[in-house]
Amino acid sequence: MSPGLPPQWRSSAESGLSMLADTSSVRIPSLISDIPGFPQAQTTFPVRVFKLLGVETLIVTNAAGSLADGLQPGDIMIIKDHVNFPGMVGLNPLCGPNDDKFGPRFPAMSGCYDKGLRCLAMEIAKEHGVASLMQEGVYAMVGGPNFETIAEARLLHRLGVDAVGMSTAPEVVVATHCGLRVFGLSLITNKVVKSYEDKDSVNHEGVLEVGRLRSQTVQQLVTELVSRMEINNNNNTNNAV
Ligand SMILES: O=P(O)(O)O[C@H]1O[C@H](CO)[C@@H](O)[C@H]1O
Ligand SMILES: Nc1nc2[nH]cnc2c(=O)[nH]1
Repeated sequence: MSPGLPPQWRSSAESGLSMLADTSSVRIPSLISDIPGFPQAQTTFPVRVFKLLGVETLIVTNAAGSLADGLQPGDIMIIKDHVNFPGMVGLNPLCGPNDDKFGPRFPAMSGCYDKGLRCLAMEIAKEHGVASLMQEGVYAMVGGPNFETIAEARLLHRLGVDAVGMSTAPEVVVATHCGLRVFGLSLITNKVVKSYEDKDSVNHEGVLEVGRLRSQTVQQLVTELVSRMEINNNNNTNNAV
């Protein structure tokens, strides 16, 4: 159950879930914290383990739908910033008691995607002749697991979102909280349908197909980035280890 769920909702939600669990053999997802499939505590736990192991930089990748006219399926968006929609309504992995060993109660998130690494990635893309596939943009995480309605797509577009997906932000929030440097890429797998006249529709198989198509390019970019990025560039504003 989400640590952010108000106590007055928690007991009824929990008793509802246990009633369901009694009468069904299917796995019952937590109503709130499974976004879209795993609890945020579970998806972000490795980030703190990385920190404790001395990791300095977190590289995240995802598949995302594009809202920006200039981003086509197969393009690769360097994440400049994110909008954490679940986080903004309290479904945030940092909810609950703060562990000061990792970072402060109220951590800043401005500049959470490292500028130096973004520039280096673009340089590498140029050298590899794939710069035309790449541009920077803003990623938004939504709860999913359904894809967007047209009204939702239009709303996100108006809000300045370039690409939308259902992951990544929680891990980046936890990494930034504990002072890890972050770099992120979104592989654009589809255009998000924004027009009622448009007969196209997104499906997960199509998302996977574009993933397979671009996997080698993304691997090359990340491999080169890892081999060239400066080490010891950690934002060690806390005393986690
Ligand atoms: O964010 P990742 O896991 O890359 O995948 C994205 O693509 C899947 C939908 O096709 C969703 O899981 C969405 O979040
Ligand atoms: N929410 C969302 N997630 C995605 N993951 C890949 N494509 C999409 C999309 O269009 N919308």
